[in-house]
Parts: sequence; C-alpha cells; structure tokens
Amino acid sequence: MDMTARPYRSVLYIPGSKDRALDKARGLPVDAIIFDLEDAVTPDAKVEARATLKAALDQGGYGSRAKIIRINGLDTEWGKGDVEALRDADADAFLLPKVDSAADVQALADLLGNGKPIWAMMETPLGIMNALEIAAHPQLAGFVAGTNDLAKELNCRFRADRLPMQMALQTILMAARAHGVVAIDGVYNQFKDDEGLKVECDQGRDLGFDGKTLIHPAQVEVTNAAFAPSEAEIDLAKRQIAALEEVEAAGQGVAVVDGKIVENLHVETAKKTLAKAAAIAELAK
Ligand SMILES: CC(C)(COP(=O)(O)OP(=O)(O)OC[C@H]1O[C@@H](n2cnc3c(N)ncnc32)[C@H](O)[C@@H]1OP(=O)(O)O)[C@@H](O)C(=O)NCCC(=O)NCCSC(=O)C[C@H](O)C(=O)O
Ligand SMILES: [Mg+2]
Repeated sequence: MDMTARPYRSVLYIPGSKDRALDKARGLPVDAIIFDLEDAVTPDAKVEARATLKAALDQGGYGSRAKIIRINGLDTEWGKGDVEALRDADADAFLLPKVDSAADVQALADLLGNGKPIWAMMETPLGIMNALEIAAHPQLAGFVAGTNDLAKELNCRFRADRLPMQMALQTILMAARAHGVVAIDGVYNQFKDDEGLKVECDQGRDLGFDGKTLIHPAQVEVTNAAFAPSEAEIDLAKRQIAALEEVEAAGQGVAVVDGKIVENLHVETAKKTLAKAAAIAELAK
C-alpha cells in the first residue's frame, strides 16, 4: 500500500492486549489503526499482548484501514521482543515511541531487517529539535505527535489553544512536509467532549496535519468530518480549476474567483483537495 497517498483523517489507538477492542475496530470507519503495545498496555500484560495482537492480525478483517504497530521503545525490556514477535505480522508500518534521533529509527530498521515503513512518535524535546534528520531517514514514512509526553517533558499546561505546543507541532509539520512524510496530530484526552475535540481537530487541520490520533471510537465521526474536504472546499476547488482553464485558453495566467486571485499554485492545491475527496470516497466503498 502507498502510505502517503491514502487518507489519514482518523488514526485510532487500540490496546494490543484487548480482544474486545481489537474486534470492535474491524467495524469502525477509521482510516488507520495503531495497534498499541506501549502506553495502553500495562507492564504485566505486555508479553501476552504480542500473541493477542498477532492472532488478531492473522485473523484479519481490518479491510482498507492502514495497520500500524506501536512497539515499546528499544531501550525498554520489551522493545526487541515486540519486533521479534511481530516483524512478519500483517501490518503496514511500525511506530517507534519517543524517537530522539535518526539513529533511533536506524536501530529499528536494523532490527526489522525487512524494509517495512517506520513511523516515529514525536514527543521528546530532542526528537522535536532533530525532526528534520528523523524525517529524512529513508525508511521514515510518518510522524505522530505525542502531545501527552510532550506536555510532561515541557512541564507545560494543557490549554484549549495549545499555545505551549505550537512550536513543537509546527516543527513536526515543517520537517514532515520537507521530506514528504505523513503528519498526524496528537490525541484529545477528554474523549466524551465532542465540542472540545472539534476545536482541536480544526486547529490541527488549519495547521496542516493529515489527521488526528484518537483514543476512543466516540471520537471518529467528528475527526473524519474535520479532516475531510468540506462541500464548500470541493465546490471552490472545482470552480478554481475551471476558472484558470478558461483564462489560460485566452492566453492569461491569473483568474479571479470569489474576489481572490487564482494561479497555478492554487490549482495544484485544488487538485489535491479533489484527489483527497476521491480517496475518501473510495475508502467508504
Ligand atoms: C479510554 C478507555 C480506557 C475507555 O474504555 P471503556 O471504558 O471500555 O470505554 P467504553 O465502555 O466507552 O467502550 C465502548 C466500546 O468501545 C470499545 N473501545 C473502547 N476504546 C476503544 C479503542 N481505543 N479502540 C477500539 N475499541 C474501543 C470498547 O471495547 C467497547 O466495546 P464493546 O464492549 O464491544 O461495546 C479506552 O477507550 C482505551 O483504552 N482507549 C485507548 C487508550 C490508549 O490507547 N492509550 C494510549 C494511546 S494515547 C498515547 O499514548 C499518545 C501519545 O503517546 C502521547 O504521549 O500523547
Ligand atoms: Mg507518548
């Protein structure tokens, strides 16, 4: 699967130890799943979770959802065993927590030995400061913002506007875009607060994130809507493309739509909007 051309609006964490949640996810309209062996699994359940997760992946039923396995850090007692147990599992990528540098990504690449795409949790101060070299690693395909760990490391407060996080979030995005990797926003912890979730989704979308990580099925609908092109955006994209075609036929390079200029670069964005809408429609089939 091409991991960069597909939608990643909703990316749900599922504890790899929980049979019921692993089963529930087969019917949820999420774009991607992170099968978690790290923070969602207690230390006493970590070894057993590998077999539980392997059995769920062997059984399949996750359809077109991207399947990403989050292992424990390679500096923990479980990381290496997670890779050994799951390197051949039916998954699209491996997600490494608390990545500090490109060397951490290389250590996982060496251990995997199969060229599988690697995603990085961006959630440590060193990781943020080294975002560009991490994104440049040839096996690196995606970034996930770990805003809980970041808040812990920064000793910052949780605010609705996420002001203390902005430098980190934007650095993650800059590095991701510089190297063409996917960028997914962090989780919203109050999983019963749809209004707050919507505000945070809209901020993440405004910043440029491809989607948001989620902790509960109740968060899927709001998130899918927030990260999909709206009807108004699709309509505008179509009109921009048509308007530029029209002026180009008359030998000009600038059109005006709704009082704003439209040039080739705007049409590139418009075409991406339509392609994303089409990809989302394809996933829903
Ligand atoms: C938060 C939860 C502990 C709540 O669980 P629970 O009380 O069981 O919720 P519900 O009773 O409302 O569940 C209803 C049904 O939905 C299923 N369910 C719940 N959560 C999930 C899920 N994540 N994926 C799939 N299915 C789920 C339940 O099984 C119920 O099903 P059924 O009985 O058949 O109706 C729980 O949601 C949870 O554990 N969430 C995941 C927490 C998690 O993954 N944490 C780690 C990731 S966050 C993080 O680490 C981010 C990053 O690293 C950072 O630093 O920020
Ligand atoms: Mg974390």
